[in-house]
Amino acid sequence: MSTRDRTGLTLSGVTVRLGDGDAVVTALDDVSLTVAPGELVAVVGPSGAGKSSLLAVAGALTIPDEGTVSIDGHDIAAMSARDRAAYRRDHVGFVFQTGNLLPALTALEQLRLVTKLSHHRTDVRSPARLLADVGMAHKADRRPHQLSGGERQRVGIARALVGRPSLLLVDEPTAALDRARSHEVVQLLARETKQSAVATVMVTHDQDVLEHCDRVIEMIDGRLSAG
Ligand SMILES: Nc1ncnc2c1ncn2[C@@H]1O[C@H](COP(=O)(O)OP(=O)(O)OP(=O)(O)O)[C@@H](O)[C@H]1O
Repeated sequence: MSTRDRTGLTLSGVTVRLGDGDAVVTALDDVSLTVAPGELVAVVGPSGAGKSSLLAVAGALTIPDEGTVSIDGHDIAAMSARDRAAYRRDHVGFVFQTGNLLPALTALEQLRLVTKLSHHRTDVRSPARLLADVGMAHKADRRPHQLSGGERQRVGIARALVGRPSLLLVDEPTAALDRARSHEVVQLLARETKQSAVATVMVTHDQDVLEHCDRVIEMIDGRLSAG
């Protein structure tokens, strides 16, 4: 899909219940949210408010009990489990707290692995060029243990963008970083969000980095409010 045809992420009246029997918890309670292509939205809120559940449902890892989730107009609940997994692989990028890189692979190999897994596609980004875009070309041959926390995050962000995702979901990207590195990593996310026309949702506890985001929303008890 051309980036011009993207419409981003839409959650409409989404409710997610977890657990069973007497222990059912309403993790998301009638949540509606739109994130446009090129927009970086931060999600803040206390522990247990439903932030991880929001990422899981937005990224088609779970389907809602009520309401709809669509990515570029595709309703994820209407897909078979197999199609949903393929859709996730091709259209959603994930960035985790500490990069989640594979220890045995160099920075460049982490990105090349994605191109191998996406061999059915001709439109993926060049790993070497993308690594240069995130300022890591000079460390392409390093393995994760030879990189700093900030550098690992840069590689993790680049890896998430190889497949030109429509949606980028980011979980506490600065949890392991000092203040200066945190700003750099979120600035990079903001820049790539714009340049790649990706709809980005970032869960964070880090008040310092909110200035780089287009919008901040707060979750409390499974509900959203403007932060
Ligand atoms: N598998 C599960 N079964 C039952 N309840 C669950 C399950 N996973 C999470 N919950 C509950 O759902 C609610 C939302 O949890 P969630 O992990 O989405 O919150 P969070 O905002 O991401 O928290 P944190 O900031 O601590 O990561 C919480 O009350 C939590 O205890």
